[in-house]
Amino acid sequence: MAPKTNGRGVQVEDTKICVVMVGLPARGKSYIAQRAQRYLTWLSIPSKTFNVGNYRRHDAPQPSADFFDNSNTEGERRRIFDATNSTKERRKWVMDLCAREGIEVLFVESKCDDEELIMANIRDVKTTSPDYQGQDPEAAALDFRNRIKHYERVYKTIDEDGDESHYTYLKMMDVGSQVIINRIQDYLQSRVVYYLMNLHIRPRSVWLSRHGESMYNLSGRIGGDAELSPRGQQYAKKLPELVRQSVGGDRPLTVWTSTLKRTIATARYLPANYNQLQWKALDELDAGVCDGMTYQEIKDVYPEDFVARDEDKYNYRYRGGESYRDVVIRLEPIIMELERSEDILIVTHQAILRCIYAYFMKKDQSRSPWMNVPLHCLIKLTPRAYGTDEERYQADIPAVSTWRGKGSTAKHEDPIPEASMSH
Ligand SMILES: O=P(O)(O)OC[C@H]1O[C@@](CO)(OP(=O)(O)O)[C@@H](O)[C@@H]1O
Repeated sequence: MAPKTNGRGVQVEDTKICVVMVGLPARGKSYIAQRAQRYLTWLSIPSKTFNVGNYRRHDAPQPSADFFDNSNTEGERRRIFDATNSTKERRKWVMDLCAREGIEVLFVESKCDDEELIMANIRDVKTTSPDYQGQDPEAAALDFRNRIKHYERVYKTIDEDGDESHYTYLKMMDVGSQVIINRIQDYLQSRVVYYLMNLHIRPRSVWLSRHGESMYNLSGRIGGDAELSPRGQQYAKKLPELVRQSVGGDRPLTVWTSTLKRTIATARYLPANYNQLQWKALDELDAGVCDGMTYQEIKDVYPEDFVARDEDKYNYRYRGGESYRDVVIRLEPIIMELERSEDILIVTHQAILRCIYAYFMKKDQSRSPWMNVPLHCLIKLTPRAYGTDEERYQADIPAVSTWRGKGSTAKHEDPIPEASMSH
Protein backbone atom coordinates (compact mmCIF):
# COMPACT_ATOMS: atom_id res chain seq x y z
CA MET A 1 0.00 0.00 0.00
CA ALA A 2 1.25 3.49 -0.81
CA PRO A 3 2.24 5.51 2.21
CA LYS A 4 -0.36 8.02 3.36
CA THR A 5 0.17 11.10 5.47
CA ASN A 6 -1.86 12.14 8.47
CA GLY A 7 -2.44 15.64 7.09
CA ARG A 8 0.64 17.01 8.76
CA GLY A 9 3.02 15.33 6.33
CA VAL A 10 3.67 12.49 8.72
CA GLN A 11 3.59 9.01 7.23
CA VAL A 12 2.04 6.96 9.95
CA GLU A 13 -1.22 5.62 8.54
CA ASP A 14 0.17 2.32 7.38
CA THR A 15 2.20 1.60 10.46
CA LYS A 16 0.57 -0.79 12.88
CA ILE A 17 2.27 -0.94 16.22
CA CYS A 18 1.58 -3.02 19.25
CA VAL A 19 3.19 -1.62 22.39
CA VAL A 20 3.59 -4.57 24.75
CA MET A 21 4.06 -3.80 28.43
CA VAL A 22 6.44 -6.02 30.42
CA GLY A 23 7.05 -6.10 34.17
CA LEU A 24 5.89 -7.22 37.58
CA PRO A 25 2.64 -5.91 39.06
CA ALA A 26 2.83 -2.47 40.73
CA ARG A 27 5.58 -1.25 38.43
CA GLY A 28 3.43 1.43 36.82
CA LYS A 29 2.63 -0.52 33.62
CA SER A 30 -1.02 0.52 33.51
CA TYR A 31 -0.07 4.10 34.24
CA ILE A 32 2.53 4.12 31.46
CA ALA A 33 0.14 2.41 29.01
CA GLN A 34 -2.67 4.83 29.76
CA ARG A 35 -0.43 7.86 29.42
CA ALA A 36 0.95 6.63 26.08
CA GLN A 37 -2.57 6.06 24.80
CA ARG A 38 -3.77 9.44 25.96
CA TYR A 39 -0.80 11.12 24.30
CA LEU A 40 -1.36 9.30 20.97
CA THR A 41 -5.10 9.99 21.01
CA TRP A 42 -4.49 13.67 21.77
CA LEU A 43 -2.25 13.77 18.68
CA SER A 44 -5.07 12.18 16.62
CA ILE A 45 -3.22 8.88 16.34
CA PRO A 46 -5.88 6.21 16.95
CA SER A 47 -4.88 3.79 19.68
CA LYS A 48 -6.41 1.51 22.25
CA THR A 49 -5.22 -0.05 25.48
CA PHE A 50 -5.94 -3.73 26.08
CA ASN A 51 -5.63 -4.45 29.77
CA VAL A 52 -5.55 -8.16 30.54
CA GLY A 53 -7.12 -7.43 33.92
CA ASN A 54 -10.25 -6.27 32.10
CA TYR A 55 -10.45 -9.53 30.16
CA ARG A 56 -9.81 -11.52 33.32
CA ARG A 57 -12.60 -9.60 34.97
CA HIS A 58 -14.85 -10.68 32.12
CA ASP A 59 -13.77 -14.34 32.39
CA ALA A 60 -11.81 -14.42 29.15
CA PRO A 61 -8.34 -15.86 29.69
CA GLN A 62 -6.60 -14.19 26.71
CA PRO A 63 -7.45 -10.99 24.89
CA SER A 64 -6.77 -12.63 21.53
CA ALA A 65 -10.31 -12.61 20.12
CA ASP A 66 -10.80 -8.87 20.28
CA PHE A 67 -7.19 -7.80 20.38
CA PHE A 68 -6.18 -9.38 17.10
CA ASP A 69 -9.48 -9.00 15.34
CA ASN A 70 -8.54 -7.65 11.92
CA SER A 71 -11.83 -5.87 11.46
CA ASN A 72 -10.66 -3.49 14.19
CA THR A 73 -7.56 -2.29 12.37
CA GLU A 74 -9.09 0.85 10.88
CA GLY A 75 -9.82 2.44 14.21
CA GLU A 76 -7.08 0.89 16.23
CA ARG A 77 -3.81 0.72 14.41
CA ARG A 78 -1.87 1.43 17.55
CA ARG A 79 -2.49 -1.10 20.29
CA ILE A 80 -1.12 -1.11 23.75
CA PHE A 81 -1.09 -4.51 25.39
CA ASP A 82 -1.14 -4.02 29.14
CA ALA A 83 -0.22 -7.25 30.95
CA THR A 84 2.83 -8.58 32.80
CA ASN A 85 4.20 -10.48 29.75
CA SER A 86 6.85 -11.60 32.16
CA THR A 87 8.24 -14.73 30.51
CA LYS A 88 10.27 -15.19 27.33
CA GLU A 89 7.71 -17.69 26.05
CA ARG A 90 4.88 -15.26 26.48
CA ARG A 91 6.79 -12.49 24.70
CA LYS A 92 7.65 -14.82 21.83
CA TRP A 93 3.97 -15.79 21.56
CA VAL A 94 2.97 -12.12 21.28
CA MET A 95 5.82 -11.47 18.84
CA ASP A 96 4.82 -14.36 16.54
CA LEU A 97 1.14 -13.45 16.66
CA CYS A 98 1.84 -9.83 15.75
CA ALA A 99 4.30 -10.79 13.01
CA ARG A 100 1.59 -12.93 11.37
CA GLU A 101 -0.73 -9.90 11.38
CA GLY A 102 1.96 -7.52 10.04
CA ILE A 103 2.08 -5.58 13.30
CA GLU A 104 5.30 -4.08 14.65
CA VAL A 105 6.03 -4.83 18.30
CA LEU A 106 7.54 -2.39 20.76
CA PHE A 107 8.14 -3.94 24.19
CA VAL A 108 8.10 -1.46 27.06
CA GLU A 109 9.50 -2.97 30.23
CA SER A 110 9.14 -1.24 33.56
CA LYS A 111 11.71 -2.51 36.07
CA CYS A 112 11.56 -1.13 39.53
CA ASP A 113 13.22 -2.25 42.74
CA ASP A 114 12.55 0.95 44.65
CA GLU A 115 10.39 -0.25 47.57
CA GLU A 116 8.93 3.21 48.15
CA LEU A 117 7.78 3.55 44.55
CA ILE A 118 6.28 0.05 44.60
CA MET A 119 4.42 0.74 47.83
CA ALA A 120 3.12 4.07 46.54
CA ASN A 121 1.89 2.25 43.46
CA ILE A 122 0.20 -0.49 45.47
CA ARG A 123 -1.57 2.16 47.54
CA ASP A 124 -2.70 4.00 44.42
CA VAL A 125 -3.80 0.84 42.61
CA LYS A 126 -5.65 -0.39 45.66
CA THR A 127 -7.66 2.79 45.88
CA THR A 128 -8.25 3.42 42.17
CA SER A 129 -8.10 0.11 40.25
CA PRO A 130 -11.40 -1.41 39.07
CA ASP A 131 -9.93 -4.73 40.33
CA TYR A 132 -10.42 -3.68 43.94
CA GLN A 133 -13.53 -1.56 43.79
CA GLY A 134 -15.57 -1.85 46.97
CA GLN A 135 -13.11 -4.29 48.57
CA ASP A 136 -11.60 -4.14 52.01
CA PRO A 137 -8.25 -2.32 51.52
CA GLU A 138 -6.32 -4.80 53.67
CA ALA A 139 -7.68 -7.82 51.77
CA ALA A 140 -6.94 -6.03 48.51
CA ALA A 141 -3.35 -5.33 49.55
CA LEU A 142 -2.84 -8.98 50.54
CA ASP A 143 -4.29 -10.24 47.26
CA PHE A 144 -2.09 -7.86 45.35
CA ARG A 145 1.07 -8.89 47.20
CA ASN A 146 0.30 -12.57 46.51
CA ARG A 147 -0.16 -11.76 42.87
CA ILE A 148 3.25 -10.08 42.80
CA LYS A 149 4.89 -13.09 44.51
CA HIS A 150 3.40 -15.41 41.91
CA TYR A 151 4.85 -13.40 39.05
CA GLU A 152 8.24 -12.93 40.77
CA ARG A 153 8.79 -16.70 40.53
CA VAL A 154 8.55 -16.71 36.72
CA TYR A 155 9.55 -13.17 35.76
CA LYS A 156 12.48 -12.78 33.37
CA THR A 157 13.63 -9.36 32.28
CA ILE A 158 14.02 -8.88 28.51
CA ASP A 159 17.23 -10.65 27.57
CA GLU A 160 19.52 -7.96 26.17
CA ASP A 161 22.25 -10.28 24.86
CA GLY A 162 20.49 -13.56 24.12
CA ASP A 163 17.53 -14.58 22.02
CA GLU A 164 15.56 -11.38 22.67
CA SER A 165 18.35 -9.04 21.57
CA HIS A 166 16.69 -8.50 18.18
CA TYR A 167 13.44 -7.22 19.73
CA THR A 168 12.48 -3.56 19.62
CA TYR A 169 12.24 -2.45 23.21
CA LEU A 170 12.48 0.28 25.81
CA LYS A 171 13.53 -0.82 29.28
CA MET A 172 12.84 1.71 32.01
CA MET A 173 14.43 1.45 35.41
CA ASP A 174 12.59 3.08 38.35
CA VAL A 175 10.41 4.97 35.84
CA GLY A 176 12.98 7.12 34.14
CA SER A 177 16.16 6.99 36.23
CA GLN A 178 17.78 4.79 33.56
CA VAL A 179 16.53 3.64 30.17
CA ILE A 180 17.79 1.17 27.61
CA ILE A 181 16.56 1.49 24.04
CA ASN A 182 17.01 -1.22 21.44
CA ARG A 183 16.33 -1.27 17.70
CA ILE A 184 13.83 1.57 17.40
CA GLN A 185 12.79 1.42 13.78
CA ASP A 186 10.48 4.23 12.79
CA TYR A 187 9.04 7.63 13.51
CA LEU A 188 6.04 6.51 15.54
CA GLN A 189 8.09 4.18 17.71
CA SER A 190 10.63 6.91 18.43
CA ARG A 191 7.81 9.30 19.26
CA VAL A 192 6.33 6.88 21.81
CA VAL A 193 9.78 6.19 23.24
CA TYR A 194 10.59 9.90 23.54
CA TYR A 195 7.31 10.51 25.32
CA LEU A 196 7.82 7.64 27.77
CA MET A 197 11.36 8.81 28.52
CA ASN A 198 9.89 12.10 29.72
CA LEU A 199 7.34 10.51 32.08
CA HIS A 200 7.86 10.39 35.81
CA ILE A 201 5.60 9.18 38.60
CA ARG A 202 6.54 11.55 41.40
CA PRO A 203 3.34 13.10 42.79
CA ARG A 204 2.63 16.56 41.42
CA SER A 205 -0.16 18.84 40.19
CA VAL A 206 -0.70 21.21 37.30
CA TRP A 207 -2.66 24.42 37.89
CA LEU A 208 -4.42 26.10 34.98
CA SER A 209 -5.90 29.57 34.81
CA ARG A 210 -7.02 31.86 32.04
CA HIS A 211 -5.75 35.43 32.25
CA GLY A 212 -7.97 37.93 34.05
CA GLU A 213 -10.77 39.51 32.06
CA SER A 214 -9.26 41.62 29.24
CA MET A 215 -10.51 44.81 27.53
CA TYR A 216 -11.11 42.67 24.41
CA ASN A 217 -13.14 40.15 26.43
CA LEU A 218 -15.32 43.07 27.56
CA SER A 219 -16.00 44.18 23.99
CA GLY A 220 -16.35 40.60 22.69
CA ARG A 221 -13.29 40.84 20.43
CA ILE A 222 -11.12 37.81 19.83
CA GLY A 223 -7.33 37.53 19.73
CA GLY A 224 -5.32 40.73 19.99
CA ASP A 225 -2.98 41.78 22.77
CA ALA A 226 -5.25 43.81 25.03
CA GLU A 227 -4.63 44.97 28.59
CA LEU A 228 -6.58 43.58 31.55
CA SER A 229 -9.90 45.22 32.45
CA PRO A 230 -10.20 46.62 36.02
CA ARG A 231 -11.88 43.32 37.07
CA GLY A 232 -9.08 41.38 35.35
CA GLN A 233 -6.57 43.31 37.43
CA GLN A 234 -8.50 42.43 40.57
CA TYR A 235 -8.19 38.76 39.60
CA ALA A 236 -4.43 39.17 39.15
CA LYS A 237 -4.24 40.53 42.71
CA LYS A 238 -6.40 37.67 44.00
CA LEU A 239 -4.51 34.88 42.20
CA PRO A 240 -1.66 34.51 44.77
CA GLU A 241 -4.22 33.86 47.51
CA LEU A 242 -6.15 31.32 45.38
CA VAL A 243 -2.91 29.53 44.58
CA ARG A 244 -1.77 29.44 48.20
CA GLN A 245 -5.14 28.06 49.22
CA SER A 246 -4.96 25.35 46.56
CA VAL A 247 -1.29 24.41 47.09
CA GLY A 248 -1.93 24.25 50.83
CA GLY A 249 1.34 25.89 51.87
CA ASP A 250 4.15 28.10 50.71
CA ARG A 251 5.71 25.56 48.32
CA PRO A 252 6.82 27.64 45.31
CA LEU A 253 5.46 26.81 41.86
CA THR A 254 6.96 27.41 38.44
CA VAL A 255 4.74 29.73 36.42
CA TRP A 256 4.35 29.59 32.67
CA THR A 257 2.57 32.38 30.78
CA SER A 258 2.15 33.19 27.11
CA THR A 259 4.02 36.16 25.61
CA LEU A 260 0.81 38.24 25.53
CA LYS A 261 0.22 41.14 27.92
CA ARG A 262 -2.93 39.75 29.51
CA THR A 263 -1.30 36.56 30.85
CA ILE A 264 1.89 38.30 31.99
CA ALA A 265 -0.15 40.95 33.81
CA THR A 266 -2.23 38.19 35.48
CA ALA A 267 0.90 36.53 36.89
CA ARG A 268 2.40 39.86 38.01
CA TYR A 269 1.54 39.59 41.73
CA LEU A 270 2.62 35.99 42.27
CA PRO A 271 5.43 35.64 44.86
CA ALA A 272 8.93 36.61 43.73
CA ASN A 273 10.29 33.12 44.52
CA TYR A 274 8.02 31.63 41.82
CA ASN A 275 10.14 31.15 38.73
CA GLN A 276 8.29 32.64 35.70
CA LEU A 277 8.73 31.65 32.09
CA GLN A 278 7.04 33.02 28.94
CA TRP A 279 6.23 30.58 26.15
CA LYS A 280 5.30 31.66 22.62
CA ALA A 281 3.66 28.24 22.27
CA LEU A 282 1.13 29.29 24.92
CA ASP A 283 -0.11 32.32 22.91
CA GLU A 284 -3.81 32.24 22.03
CA LEU A 285 -5.08 30.46 18.90
CA ASP A 286 -4.19 32.72 15.96
CA ALA A 287 -7.44 33.98 14.42
CA GLY A 288 -5.62 35.24 11.27
CA VAL A 289 -7.67 37.81 9.33
CA CYS A 290 -10.34 37.66 12.06
CA ASP A 291 -7.98 38.80 14.81
CA GLY A 292 -9.56 41.71 16.69
CA MET A 293 -13.07 41.12 15.32
CA THR A 294 -16.26 40.26 17.22
CA TYR A 295 -18.11 37.03 16.28
CA GLN A 296 -20.85 39.20 14.73
CA GLU A 297 -18.29 40.94 12.52
CA ILE A 298 -16.82 37.59 11.47
CA LYS A 299 -20.31 36.34 10.57
CA ASP A 300 -20.96 39.50 8.48
CA VAL A 301 -17.62 39.60 6.68
CA TYR A 302 -16.86 35.85 6.36
CA PRO A 303 -20.29 34.13 6.60
CA GLU A 304 -19.06 30.85 5.06
CA ASP A 305 -16.14 30.69 7.44
CA PHE A 306 -18.42 31.32 10.36
CA VAL A 307 -20.58 28.33 9.43
CA ALA A 308 -17.60 26.12 8.56
CA ARG A 309 -16.02 26.76 11.96
CA ASP A 310 -19.19 25.79 13.79
CA GLU A 311 -19.48 22.61 11.71
CA ASP A 312 -16.00 21.40 12.56
CA LYS A 313 -14.45 23.68 15.13
CA TYR A 314 -11.49 21.37 15.83
CA ASN A 315 -10.29 21.28 12.23
CA TYR A 316 -11.39 24.72 11.00
CA ARG A 317 -8.33 26.88 10.31
CA TYR A 318 -8.83 30.68 10.32
CA ARG A 319 -7.68 32.32 7.07
CA GLY A 320 -4.04 33.15 7.73
CA GLY A 321 -4.36 31.67 11.20
CA GLU A 322 -4.72 28.41 13.09
CA SER A 323 -7.12 25.60 13.91
CA TYR A 324 -7.42 23.77 17.23
CA ARG A 325 -5.59 20.90 15.54
CA ASP A 326 -2.70 23.26 14.75
CA VAL A 327 -2.65 24.41 18.36
CA VAL A 328 -2.34 20.84 19.64
CA ILE A 329 0.70 20.31 17.43
CA ARG A 330 2.39 23.45 18.69
CA LEU A 331 1.56 22.48 22.27
CA GLU A 332 3.38 19.15 22.03
CA PRO A 333 6.66 20.53 23.46
CA ILE A 334 4.64 22.06 26.30
CA ILE A 335 3.08 18.68 27.11
CA MET A 336 6.50 17.02 26.94
CA GLU A 337 7.97 19.63 29.31
CA LEU A 338 4.94 19.33 31.59
CA GLU A 339 5.50 15.57 31.84
CA ARG A 340 9.15 16.15 32.83
CA SER A 341 8.28 18.81 35.39
CA GLU A 342 6.78 18.86 38.88
CA ASP A 343 4.35 21.56 40.11
CA ILE A 344 3.53 24.08 37.35
CA LEU A 345 0.99 26.91 37.15
CA ILE A 346 0.01 27.84 33.59
CA VAL A 347 -1.65 31.19 32.96
CA THR A 348 -2.93 31.10 29.42
CA HIS A 349 -5.87 31.55 27.04
CA GLN A 350 -9.26 29.96 26.41
CA ALA A 351 -8.34 27.82 23.38
CA ILE A 352 -4.94 26.81 24.77
CA LEU A 353 -6.40 25.85 28.12
CA ARG A 354 -9.03 23.71 26.37
CA CYS A 355 -6.30 21.79 24.54
CA ILE A 356 -4.16 21.21 27.63
CA TYR A 357 -7.23 20.24 29.65
CA ALA A 358 -8.31 17.81 26.93
CA TYR A 359 -4.92 16.08 27.15
CA PHE A 360 -5.15 15.52 30.91
CA MET A 361 -8.85 14.71 31.01
CA LYS A 362 -9.04 12.63 27.78
CA LYS A 363 -11.67 14.91 26.22
CA ASP A 364 -12.95 14.23 22.77
CA GLN A 365 -11.75 16.51 19.94
CA SER A 366 -15.25 17.23 18.72
CA ARG A 367 -16.24 18.51 22.18
CA SER A 368 -13.07 20.06 23.60
CA PRO A 369 -13.23 23.30 21.51
CA TRP A 370 -16.75 23.86 22.90
CA MET A 371 -15.86 23.44 26.55
CA ASN A 372 -16.71 26.28 28.87
CA VAL A 373 -13.62 27.61 30.64
CA PRO A 374 -14.80 30.44 32.89
CA LEU A 375 -12.65 33.48 33.55
CA HIS A 376 -11.32 34.04 37.09
CA CYS A 377 -11.17 30.35 37.95
CA LEU A 378 -8.14 28.32 39.01
CA ILE A 379 -8.18 24.63 38.05
CA LYS A 380 -5.96 22.09 39.79
CA LEU A 381 -5.26 18.81 37.97
CA THR A 382 -3.52 15.92 39.69
CA PRO A 383 -2.55 12.91 37.53
CA ARG A 384 -3.15 9.56 39.23
CA ALA A 385 -2.65 5.95 38.11
CA TYR A 386 -6.13 5.60 36.58
CA GLY A 387 -7.06 9.17 35.64
CA THR A 388 -6.68 12.78 36.67
CA ASP A 389 -8.27 14.41 39.72
CA GLU A 390 -9.70 17.90 39.31
CA GLU A 391 -10.43 20.70 41.76
CA ARG A 392 -11.65 24.21 41.00
CA TYR A 393 -11.25 27.49 42.85
CA GLN A 394 -13.55 30.23 41.56
CA ALA A 395 -12.54 33.77 42.54
CA ASP A 396 -15.39 35.91 43.74
CA ILE A 397 -14.75 38.51 41.03
CA PRO A 398 -17.35 38.83 38.26
CA ALA A 399 -16.30 38.58 34.61
CA VAL A 400 -18.05 38.37 31.23
CA SER A 401 -18.61 34.93 29.77
CA THR A 402 -16.59 34.48 26.58
CA TRP A 403 -18.28 31.15 25.88
CA ARG A 404 -20.24 31.03 22.61
CA GLY A 405 -22.70 28.36 21.58
CA LYS A 406 -22.92 26.84 18.09
CA GLY A 407 -24.47 29.26 15.58
CA SER A 408 -24.60 32.12 18.04
CA THR A 409 -22.72 35.41 17.86
CA ALA A 410 -23.66 36.51 21.34
CA LYS A 411 -20.75 37.00 23.66
CA HIS A 412 -22.55 36.99 26.99
CA GLU A 413 -24.72 33.93 27.41
CA ASP A 414 -24.97 31.08 29.80
CA PRO A 415 -23.18 27.94 28.67
CA ILE A 416 -25.25 24.82 28.12
CA PRO A 417 -24.34 22.09 30.62
CA GLU A 418 -23.21 19.61 27.93
CA ALA A 419 -20.58 22.03 26.72
CA SER A 420 -19.28 22.61 30.21
CA MET A 421 -15.98 21.15 31.32
CA SER A 422 -17.35 20.57 34.78
CA HIS A 423 -18.15 17.01 35.77
O1 LIG B 1 -12.39 29.05 19.87
P1 LIG B 1 -13.34 30.05 20.46
O2 LIG B 1 -14.48 29.44 21.22
O3 LIG B 1 -13.75 31.07 19.46
O4 LIG B 1 -12.50 30.76 21.62
C1 LIG B 1 -11.17 31.18 21.44
C2 LIG B 1 -11.21 32.65 21.75
O5 LIG B 1 -11.19 32.85 23.13
C3 LIG B 1 -10.67 34.17 23.41
C4 LIG B 1 -11.74 34.97 24.10
O6 LIG B 1 -12.91 35.06 23.36
O7 LIG B 1 -9.55 33.97 24.23
P2 LIG B 1 -8.82 35.03 25.23
O8 LIG B 1 -9.76 35.25 26.38
O9 LIG B 1 -7.51 34.47 25.63
O10 LIG B 1 -8.65 36.29 24.44
C5 LIG B 1 -10.28 34.71 22.02
O11 LIG B 1 -9.17 35.53 22.00
C6 LIG B 1 -10.06 33.44 21.23
O12 LIG B 1 -10.09 33.58 19.85
